Amino acid sequence: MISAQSLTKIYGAKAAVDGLTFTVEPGRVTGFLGPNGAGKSTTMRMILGLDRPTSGSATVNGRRYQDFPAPLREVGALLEARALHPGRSARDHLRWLAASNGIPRARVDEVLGLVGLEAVADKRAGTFSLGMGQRLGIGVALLGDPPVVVLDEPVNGLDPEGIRWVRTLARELAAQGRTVFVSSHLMSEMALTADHLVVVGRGRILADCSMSDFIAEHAASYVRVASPQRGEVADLLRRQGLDVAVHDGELQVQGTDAAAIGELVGRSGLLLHELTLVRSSLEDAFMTLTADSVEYAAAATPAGIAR
Ligand SMILES: Nc1ncnc2c1ncn2[C@@H]1O[C@H](COP(=O)(O)OP(=O)(O)OP(=O)(O)O)[C@@H](O)[C@H]1O
Repeated sequence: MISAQSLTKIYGAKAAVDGLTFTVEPGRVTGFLGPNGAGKSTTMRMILGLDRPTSGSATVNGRRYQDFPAPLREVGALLEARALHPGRSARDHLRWLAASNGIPRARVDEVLGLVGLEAVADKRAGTFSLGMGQRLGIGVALLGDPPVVVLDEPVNGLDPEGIRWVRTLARELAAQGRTVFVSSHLMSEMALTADHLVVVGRGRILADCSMSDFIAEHAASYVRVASPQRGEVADLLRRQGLDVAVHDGELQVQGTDAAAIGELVGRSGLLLHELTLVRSSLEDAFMTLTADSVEYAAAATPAGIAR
C-alpha cells in the first residue's frame, strides 16, 4: 500500500502539499481528485521519490521509493510529463529500462502486446501521437509487474477506445490485488473507474471515502416531476412537507422517492407526464465540495459570448 504521513511540500511561501495523511489500499482503484493546483502531481512526485518532502513522509509498502534497489518492480508509474528519448524506439526504451531494473527482456514484448503497441514498437517515440505516448508510458509503469501502480492523468489524449482500455486495465490490476492510485480530471470516467476517492484542495485533504459515500454526502439526488398541472402538483407536494424547486418548467423534488410521489399525485387525481429519479453525479459532488478550493476559476461567460 501507499502511505502518506503529514506529507508537506513548501515552495517559497506556498504550501503546495499541506500535511496530507492518507493510505491507498490494495485491491481497489483509488481516485485522486482535486482542482488545478491542488497538489496532486506534487504528492505523486513525492511518492515516487522525484520531489523531497519539506516534512512528513511518503512510503510504498513501508519503504521510501529511493530505498528500493529495483523500483520499477515495486511501483509502476505514469507521470503527466513524459520523459521519453524522442530518437529511441518504444522497444529500445522498454529494453533499456528493463535492463537497468533486472527485468527479463521477454517482458518487453509482453508489455508491448499488453498496451497495444506491437505494430509501432520499432518506430521512434518522437513520432508518437499523444495517445501512443500515453500507452508507452503505461507500458513503462507495468514493465516490472509491480504490486503498486500510480497513474497521473492516464487517459489524457486517449480516444474513447483508449479511455475504456485504461479503465478496464485499472480495474483488472486492482482485482489482481494490486494497489492502484489514479488521478484524473475526467469525472465521468473516474466515476466508472474508482472504488475509493482521496480528494484534495489547496494541498489539504477534503475527503477520503468510498465513491458512493462521497456522492451521497456531497450531492443530492432528486425526482424530476413534469405535469400539465404543475402549480397544483407543487402545492400538493409542499403540503406533504417535501422540498420542491421549479427549474426549466419542471419540478425537482427532494425528500422522498419517485414511487411515493407517483402514489400521492395519483390519489389526488392530478396528471403526471414524467417522474424520474435523477441521481447526482460525481461531478456534482466534486463541484460542491471543492467550490471554495478552486484557485483558477473563470468568470461567468460574458453575455456577448453566450450562445
Ligand atoms: N516546482 C515548483 N515550484 C514552485 N511551485 C510549484 C512547483 N510545482 C508545483 N508548484 C505549485 O504547487 C501547487 C500544486 O501543484 P500541482 O502541480 O501539484 O497541482 P495539481 O493538483 O497536480 O494540479 P493540476 O490538476 O493542474 O495538474 C501549484 O500552486 C503549483 O503552482
